[in-house]
Amino acid sequence: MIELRRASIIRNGRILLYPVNLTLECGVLATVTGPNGAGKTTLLRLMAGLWLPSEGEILFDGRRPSVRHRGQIGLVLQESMLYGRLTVQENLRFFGGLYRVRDLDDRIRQLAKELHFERRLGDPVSVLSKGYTQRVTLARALLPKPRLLLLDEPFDGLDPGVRGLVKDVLALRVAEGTTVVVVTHDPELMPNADMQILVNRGRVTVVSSETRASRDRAR
Ligand SMILES: Nc1ncnc2c1ncn2[C@@H]1O[C@H](COP(=O)(O)OP(=O)(O)OP(=O)(O)O)[C@@H](O)[C@H]1O
Repeated sequence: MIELRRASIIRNGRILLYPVNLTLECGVLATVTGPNGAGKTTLLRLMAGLWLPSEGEILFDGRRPSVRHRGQIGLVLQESMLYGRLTVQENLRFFGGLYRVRDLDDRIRQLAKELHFERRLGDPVSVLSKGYTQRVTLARALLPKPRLLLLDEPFDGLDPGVRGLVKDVLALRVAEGTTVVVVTHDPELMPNADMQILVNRGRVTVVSSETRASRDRAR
């Protein structure tokens, strides 16, 4: 689904990410861990196509990323990228419109129900707690039904109940074939991950990998 071939990121002469080879198939759940400043968010930006590789290349379905891929990649960074003055519904309509999501209002209602924020659709985003803002941000990324979902610390600041809800939502997407990559300080939160990606001082190591098929066999 996504393949990094000796892809690196260099900024102002500094190597933020050393050349990395990495392949993620459809329906894979991967965690990304490492100390602060290691390059985890940089790796997400690279996978999202936000930053082009300085060297090497990145391929989606065997092709260079293009505008066509935008709706296929959902990205949740630590900043929400929502408009504080607009209501939750207005925000989701705006982003859904950008991706030409079909039956947009139905889709918004569906996601609001799934992520338990139906009652907050009419509230401005600026009055939402962190937990609600995180869920709306996740809904924004899920609107176009992305095939690759990239999340930077999606459990940060969530109480255990909401954390469980978000985990369930992600598990469902993986089961449906979405490739999900989660940056987290606490990989224990995702014990079912197929792959653990460790980043340290810009160097990426895949510390464990298991195909879904072999996991299914073990059940
Ligand atoms: N736009 C940028 N230009 C130049 N350097 C950057 C830029 N963004 C981040 N960096 C640097 O790249 C390195 C990796 O940053 P990154 O945000 O990827 O780390 P991280 O592992 O996600 O950290 P954290 O756990 O604190 O979020 C850091 O040294 C950071 O200062």
